[in-house]
Amino acid sequence: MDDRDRTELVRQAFLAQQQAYAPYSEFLVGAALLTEDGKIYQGCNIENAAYSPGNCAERTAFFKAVSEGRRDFTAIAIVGNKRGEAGDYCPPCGVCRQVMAEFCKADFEILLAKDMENWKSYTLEQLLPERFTL
Ligand SMILES: O=c1ccn([C@H]2C[C@H](O)[C@@H](CO)O2)c(=O)[nH]1
Ligand SMILES: [Zn+2]
Repeated sequence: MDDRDRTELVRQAFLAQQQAYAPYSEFLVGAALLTEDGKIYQGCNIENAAYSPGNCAERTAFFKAVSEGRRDFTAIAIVGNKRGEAGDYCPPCGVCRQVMAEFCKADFEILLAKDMENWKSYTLEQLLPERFTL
């Protein structure tokens, strides 16, 4: 993946963030998940008055894609910030890392962006070494 692809994936994550439903935490997250053939699945966090039914942006994107038959993922871009505040890097939570481990190889790319110009890139191996699998 080149930097033009990364720019587009980050842009899609910011678009996804606009749909975030987070009235309780006010923390707005967007994700954009890329498949091998270039299709992008967006996801946002979706909270709930009962709290525990809430879902992260990353898993929203994964579950949308998997439920439509996709399992061939190459990269995900993630953005997040408190409503009204500047963005900072938003690393995926442990549960989302485990979901990535279910469907992705060690070199799956995880892009964390705080704005359109500043991002950091990790592999799944870096963010979840010694992964549990069956
Ligand atoms: O990587 C993360 C971390 C948190 N959240 C969501 C869950 C909750 O709605 C809010 C605050 O934790 O942010 C995500 O979507 N992804
Ligand atoms: Zn998560």
